[in-house]
Amino acid sequence: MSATRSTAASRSSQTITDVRVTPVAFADPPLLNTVGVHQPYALRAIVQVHTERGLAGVGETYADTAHLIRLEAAARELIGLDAFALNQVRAVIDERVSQLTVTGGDGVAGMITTASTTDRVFSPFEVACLDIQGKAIGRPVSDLLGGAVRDSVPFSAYLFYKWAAHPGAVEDDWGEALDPAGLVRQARRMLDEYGFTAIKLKGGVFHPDEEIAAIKALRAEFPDVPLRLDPNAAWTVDTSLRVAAELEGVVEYLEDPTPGLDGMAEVATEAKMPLATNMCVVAFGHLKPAVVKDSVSVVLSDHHYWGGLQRSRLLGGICETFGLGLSMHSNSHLGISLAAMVHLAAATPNLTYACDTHWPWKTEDVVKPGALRFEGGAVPVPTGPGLGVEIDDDALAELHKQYLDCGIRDRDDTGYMKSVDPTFENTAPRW
Ligand SMILES: O=C([O-])[C@@H](O)[C@@H](O)[C@H](O)[C@@H](O)C(=O)[O-]
Ligand SMILES: [Mg+2]
Repeated sequence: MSATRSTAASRSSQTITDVRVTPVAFADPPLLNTVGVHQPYALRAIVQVHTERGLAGVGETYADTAHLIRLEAAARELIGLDAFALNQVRAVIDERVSQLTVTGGDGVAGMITTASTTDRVFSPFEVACLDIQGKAIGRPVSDLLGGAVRDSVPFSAYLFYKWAAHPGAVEDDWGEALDPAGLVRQARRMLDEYGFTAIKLKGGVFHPDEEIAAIKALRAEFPDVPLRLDPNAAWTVDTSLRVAAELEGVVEYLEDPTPGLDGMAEVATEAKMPLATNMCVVAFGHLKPAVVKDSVSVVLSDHHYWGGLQRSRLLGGICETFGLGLSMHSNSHLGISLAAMVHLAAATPNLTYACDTHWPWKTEDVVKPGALRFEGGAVPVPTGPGLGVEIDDDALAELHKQYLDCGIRDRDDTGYMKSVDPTFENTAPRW
């Protein structure tokens, strides 16, 4: 290890001198999904990497307890490495992570549980190092990924069934959405404010007939907007086939209707629309069986668990090779993640679907405003050096304090739902 580190130092490139991991909590509305409901705060970890030449790079990831332990352990190993030596950074993290016995901490409420731990831990450090590389050579991160093939990246309006307020709190300004009319209202506001040109509904919350009715109501209200429905594997194969028949010609894809590669393959044989996933293909090892079984035709990438931006481009190449479509997944996130998603999507030629984002649901951030904006449902790709976003130190300190004060240490949509409705059971498939 010491020999490797001195090699990096002797090239006098961007030697890492300090790495900070800061957990933050930001207000999140009561969004419903099949495993429960979002807690009043969503957790993220902000990674800041500094180099001896005075450059700083940022990354963002989940902040569940076990993940934080891994991030802290990885952070200590990076001192002395070169921010350009990403293969080495990943190898060091891989080795360190394999020594840890901590389990859990995937930050996705149990919905994506088998992604590679090394890839999840490496991701925010890779993004921060790419930010540094871009600043060092005066080029945007998209240029480090092969160059932007589009000037702006389209996103979809991400609709959720939701309560009017968290229990005991005042109604938030989105209000209640528990039926088709509520979702149409929500969609109308999102399209008006952001200009989105595609709509995704997070399903798996109510009986499938209610969600079919919601999609049909959206189709009637927005006849030309591509629609997607994602119940997070809440349905059996038979139910999925029934929904697929009802929504033939209505949705551009059906996302994770049922659990597992085999179940998805069964649905895929009869469903007329493409099946997409961010649940049964979440690591490189899942790609071969998915292709062999013909389980899905669209993979949702997500640099937070596919090992950063460069490995997500590798995923894009594999999808292209095997004729799979490529879309992009999201969890509750802040501006650093959005910037990373935009650079990645800009530099991924075959990412042809509008990406997911939870952006409209958040009211707080750690980055200075202005760098990222939506125009016609798309985010113009930052053209300055690095990611193009800057940390607001006061906001970071404030959201860190909120983390310390809020008491939430792990995302637990099911536990929170049970605290409101003790009869709630997180069963999959439910219908
Ligand atoms: O934020 C949520 O509740 C979503 O359900 C999220 O956790 C999922 O990971 C995701 O958006 C998905 O597409 O499955
Ligand atoms: Mg999904």
